[in-house]
Amino acid sequence: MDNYKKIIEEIYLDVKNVDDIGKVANYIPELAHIDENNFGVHLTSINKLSFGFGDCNKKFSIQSVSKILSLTLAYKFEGAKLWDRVDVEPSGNPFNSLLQLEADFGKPRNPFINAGAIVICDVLVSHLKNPKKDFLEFCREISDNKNINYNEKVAESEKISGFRNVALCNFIKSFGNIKNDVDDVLDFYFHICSIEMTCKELSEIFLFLADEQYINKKGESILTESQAKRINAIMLTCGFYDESGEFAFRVGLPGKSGVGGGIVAIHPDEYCITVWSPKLNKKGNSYKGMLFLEKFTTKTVSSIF
Ligand SMILES: NC(=O)CC[C@H](N)C(=O)O
Repeated sequence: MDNYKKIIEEIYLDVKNVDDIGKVANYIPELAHIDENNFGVHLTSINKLSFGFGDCNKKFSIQSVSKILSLTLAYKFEGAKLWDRVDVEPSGNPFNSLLQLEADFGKPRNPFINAGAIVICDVLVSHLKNPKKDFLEFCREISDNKNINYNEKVAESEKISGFRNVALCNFIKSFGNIKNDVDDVLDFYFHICSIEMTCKELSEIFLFLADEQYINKKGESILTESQAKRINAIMLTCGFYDESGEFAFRVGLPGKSGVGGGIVAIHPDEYCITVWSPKLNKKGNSYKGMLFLEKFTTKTVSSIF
């Protein structure tokens, strides 16, 4: 990995100049205010490499990338019982689709589409005394970083415009797969999506998925080896909604995107790499982020395949 820094810098400069045909998400009004030219990358490796380029130290809205964190905590609480509430199959549909839920009797296809993430939030609301506070505490603890926070403006903006998520949550509740009050579950979901982090912070917090020996400051492991394997598997097959196949095909790593323009990708046993560029392609994934990671795994020959 000695040459990674040079390769990443070259690709960064190359992709920076590419004409970006994507568009910043504006269905959550607060997200539209971002400077669309932001572009940052950061890599953190198990063998202690840590470097980034561009806007890698600017906070941004991690949106659906947070779904890995909520899944991790729910999986810790529930173990394999969790899969009775949410499946592990790619949906092949947009992230906010309602289409399959009726045929599937309210059991979402996977924890990374909105429907699945809302069920995961319901599981956490059942387990946590003070969900918003306790979840933030969990994130701060696993990354040893007190500087992780919600962006209340973004959470509020999504609350007043999140009609589809409100519909999803109510629809799932009609099948009995939401146990708590719909407003409480959605308030928690909108807050989780509003978490802000930098590329550097993101590449640090997810190192536990690359390193099976990973333990936090308190000496506790975050997930068992088998649980980490499974979360990586769901990231590979479902992390990019109806573009998950394309991401595996072009990049070849487990990963997860968010409509804030962030992407996290894991190479098990090696590194976590993150990229942020707010303009999204038609499927809601960062246009330059995908391009950067494709060039990165190609040049370094470091996909998992
Ligand atoms: N893909 C995403 O990042 C979607 C998250 C966003 N908060 C939503 O619920 O629509």
